[in-house]
Amino acid sequence: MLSQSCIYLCLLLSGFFGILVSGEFYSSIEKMEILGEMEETLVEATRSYLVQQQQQLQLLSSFVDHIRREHASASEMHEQNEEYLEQPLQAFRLIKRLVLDWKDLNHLLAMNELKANYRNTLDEMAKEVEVLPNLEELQGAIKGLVRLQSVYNLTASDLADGNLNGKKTDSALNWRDCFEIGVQLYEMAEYKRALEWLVLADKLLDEVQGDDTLKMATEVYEYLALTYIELGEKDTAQETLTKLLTWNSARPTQNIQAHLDHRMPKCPIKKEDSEYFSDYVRLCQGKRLPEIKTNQSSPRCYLDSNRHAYFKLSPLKVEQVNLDPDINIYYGVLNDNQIKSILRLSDELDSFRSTHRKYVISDMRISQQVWLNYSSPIMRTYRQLVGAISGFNMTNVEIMQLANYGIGGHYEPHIDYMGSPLPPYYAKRGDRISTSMIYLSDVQQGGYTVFPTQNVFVKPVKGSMILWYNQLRSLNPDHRTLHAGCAVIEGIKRIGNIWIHSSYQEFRRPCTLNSEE
Ligand SMILES: O=C(O)CCC(=O)C(=O)O
Ligand SMILES: [Fe+2]
Repeated sequence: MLSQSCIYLCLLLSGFFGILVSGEFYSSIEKMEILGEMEETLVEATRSYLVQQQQQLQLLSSFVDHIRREHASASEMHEQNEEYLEQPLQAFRLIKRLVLDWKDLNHLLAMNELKANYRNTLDEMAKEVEVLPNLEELQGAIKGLVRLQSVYNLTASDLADGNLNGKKTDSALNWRDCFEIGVQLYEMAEYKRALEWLVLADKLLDEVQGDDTLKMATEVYEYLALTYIELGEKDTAQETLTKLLTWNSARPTQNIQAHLDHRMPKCPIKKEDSEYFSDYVRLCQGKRLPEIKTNQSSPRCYLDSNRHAYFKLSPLKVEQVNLDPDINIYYGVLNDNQIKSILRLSDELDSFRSTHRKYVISDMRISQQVWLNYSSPIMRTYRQLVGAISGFNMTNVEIMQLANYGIGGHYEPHIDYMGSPLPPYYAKRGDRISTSMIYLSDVQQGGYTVFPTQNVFVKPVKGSMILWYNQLRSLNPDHRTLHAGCAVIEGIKRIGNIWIHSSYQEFRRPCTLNSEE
């Protein structure tokens, strides 16, 4: 039941949330921008088609008026004088009308041509975008909205009013948008959320004036009733149905019956129940967890010019955000021009949806990514810098993974090490001993990196790099490094990961006599 306004909503979300384009749109702001441009072309082509059609109709109407007038006066004359058409001038005029004037009609009927041109424009546009957004895309975008709701405690009306995290933005959703969101959430078996959006749609519909409001309300109430049924709220479902029947005695029951006949039990995924969820969302909101003793009483910041000769003249700005496990932020590692060069290189590559563990695409990680090798001067410079900062041998580092998160994009709590058994690729190079992650953009709102078991949240600052060890000195995995990238509320978050492996590091980070360390 993908209605036209449903497609419209998908495009509308582009304003909310980025040439040969293919693949997923909602996980990438850049691709959403292309959809936005596509919509503009669509509007422009349709508007110009409409204007041309109107002009043609106007011409046709004045043409027919003119002929009608001539014909009427000829008929009148003919009634008065039977020999009228025998007069050569009048005969000439009638023949002229039929031979020449009516010929103009062919020209005026170029409307079909206009239609064909319009269709061509649409076809061309569809060709540019290999795959147009589909229902899955729409549901992906809606899941992004719901994620923002659960991570940042936002109500449906906060989102609909553009009231994101206490900051007002100009996007506002109308009743139909809210209704379509509710319908899709219902289809995804997210009944509680569906209810919230449908109730809001009903409320917004109250403010709408017009003849069709009853028809619209019927649509909303149908879904409201179905949602109450799924939620087991039988009495409210009954009340809603009774109200529906007072408006229209035939339609609702038929529709609802059809739905119920084809109803398959669906199980919504309950992320909220996961062990870390509440700590994770709290940290994402920039709030510390009260109950955990942090390993860093007050953050220590210092300038380090001794770590490497690189930093003699321009000391490294260090912030220790956590001790044991060490989590450090290094500020100003790359400047804006260097970042621009890296992003230019990444723009030349086709991005693809990020995966999680064993190349699985899942809602756990919603971003687009590319991999950048070290064949360019800027990437070699950055690799050297990571080596100088971390003190690690860079022989076996992975190429850089550049990810970009659009609105609602995130990476749920996970660990970066592989653990045993190591996949073949890691056999010689060892596991990921350390993660270095550089922020390649600021983020207007949201998008923090958080460590739920360590009570740590880090706000992305363009050019700063965060570094931690995924393994203990014994090379056993360090479970405390569970971390996440919180959903982006506003803006684009770009990061660059370089994972350093454990081979060649025995003198760089020697083990102690205790395997627990
Ligand atoms: O985006 C973030 O803040 C974290 C990203 C991350 O953990 C990863 O890419 O492995
Ligand atoms: Fe990670």
